[in-house]
Amino acid sequence: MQSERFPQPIFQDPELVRKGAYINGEWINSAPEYFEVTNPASGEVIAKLPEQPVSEVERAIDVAFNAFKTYKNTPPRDRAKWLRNMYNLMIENIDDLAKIIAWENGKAMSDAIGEIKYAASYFEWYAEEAPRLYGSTIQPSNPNNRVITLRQPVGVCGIICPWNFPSAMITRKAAAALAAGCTVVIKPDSSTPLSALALGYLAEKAGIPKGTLNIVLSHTRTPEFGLKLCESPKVKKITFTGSTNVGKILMKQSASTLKKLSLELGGNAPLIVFNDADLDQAVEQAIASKFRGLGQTCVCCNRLYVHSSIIDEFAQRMAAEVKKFSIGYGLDPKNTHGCLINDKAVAKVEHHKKDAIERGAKIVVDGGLLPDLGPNFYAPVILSHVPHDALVAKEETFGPMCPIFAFDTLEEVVELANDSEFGLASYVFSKNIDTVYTVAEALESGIVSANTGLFSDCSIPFGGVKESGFGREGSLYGIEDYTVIKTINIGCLPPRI
Ligand SMILES: NC(=O)c1ccc[n+]([C@@H]2O[C@H](COP(=O)([O-])OP(=O)(O)OC[C@H]3O[C@@H](n4cnc5c(N)ncnc54)[C@H](O)[C@@H]3O)[C@@H](O)[C@H]2O)c1
Ligand SMILES: O=CCCC(=O)O
Repeated sequence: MQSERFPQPIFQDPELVRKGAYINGEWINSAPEYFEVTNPASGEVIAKLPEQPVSEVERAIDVAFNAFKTYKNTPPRDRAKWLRNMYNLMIENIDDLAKIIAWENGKAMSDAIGEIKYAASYFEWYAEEAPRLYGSTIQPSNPNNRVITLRQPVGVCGIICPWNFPSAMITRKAAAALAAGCTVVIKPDSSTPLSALALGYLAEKAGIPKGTLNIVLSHTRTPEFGLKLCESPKVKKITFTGSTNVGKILMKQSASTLKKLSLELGGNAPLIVFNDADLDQAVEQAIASKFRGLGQTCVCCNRLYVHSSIIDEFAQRMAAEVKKFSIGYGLDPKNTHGCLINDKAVAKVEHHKKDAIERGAKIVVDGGLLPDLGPNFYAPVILSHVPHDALVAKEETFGPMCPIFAFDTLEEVVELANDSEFGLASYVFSKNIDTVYTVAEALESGIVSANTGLFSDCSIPFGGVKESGFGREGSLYGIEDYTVIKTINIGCLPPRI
């Protein structure tokens, strides 16, 4: 199960590596069939987990439904305590949890440690928000009536997550849901389920009541699991992070029960550099945005628009920076960047690279496959003067290709940036506040980041517009998505004295 080049991690607490689903506080390690989890760096099998039948999702939904009857009435201070315990436990086990991510996802340890801090911060944040769910009082037209509103937990939530942040995409949803008083059924990605299961193990230790947080497992039956979660009348909300295509399927499937939905979908983030930007800063931040997780984040800049007067210098400086990368096994802490998740991810980068070059893009750094390291290792590609009809202008690459397009005017670049069906994140670099503000207002995206390539934080509202989805995670707004407003009207009161 391990090789010398890709050694298995050594854990301080090996119990964190679970080998089963987690339903009603019990671990289900056996099933008629199993699926394999592989290390993307080596292709070696690192775990065999139960390929659960759909009946187990039904059971998990029933368990969460019953648990909701009592969990919804738990004092918010108790929920805050359990969430705070989760935060503390994640930080206590940060090295082990990060190793699990690097092992199953392939990202570098520095990124994995960053992810665990980020993932844990949602528990800390929502521990603080749990006691702060406020309603309102309203003056109705009828003077004999009084109206108050309550924010109540929506009910059982189905949580479906991708592989690129195997811990943080779960905690961003689960922490808010649990804080509001909802119970959850989590379906992690089958490439990276070990991080989710480690959270189940910590939830037990944190004292989160049985049946409140459940994790189901499947590789081949994922669409059936999704269908069951969407169609079950006992599930009141689906919260999904992943591609726009799958988001649309889940939305259609949820129509029969009119479920509340949060969809955090694909992006195609533009990053705009004006000629009055601080170039050192713009390069440093563009590198941080583009190559975080080797380009596999939904907010990585995918299209870089650089003013034509500085495009060549910018491209050369970007090239100098990527040459400093150390690409290799994620678990080796000396490496700054790991590998891509699988061969499909590699093929997509190759396809976008070939397409842009065939259409006339200039090669600045050729990059490409690194077969000596392993099948999914890929060195950064930098292309400049990319034509605006290249595929990458329309589609998310989700990998280490950095295409740089030239522009001349503010109006032109805003039009180019907005010419996309996606609208998750955008970036603007300029030292002129008028430019920054005008462009930030005009960009069609849920998040605009000015003069920095990294903005993710539990305190900010995270989410998109257009086909990047809807709903906001994190921040003061994130918990609202797991609640419904109830209006209580008290009528026929005697006249006021
Ligand atoms: N907006 C955000 O916050 C955000 C965050 C991370 C990733 N993403 C997006 O996710 C995509 C990359 O992730 P991916 O390739 O794994 O996306 P994906 O949509 O293929 O898969 C996401 C998850 O959905 C599951 N899934 C697939 N088909 C399903 C179905 N019919 N029913 C239920 N579940 C199903 C997958 O197994 C996976 O766990 C990119 O487009 C990226 O931009 C968005
Ligand atoms: O990949 C999407 C999530 C990235 C983030 O939360 O910063």
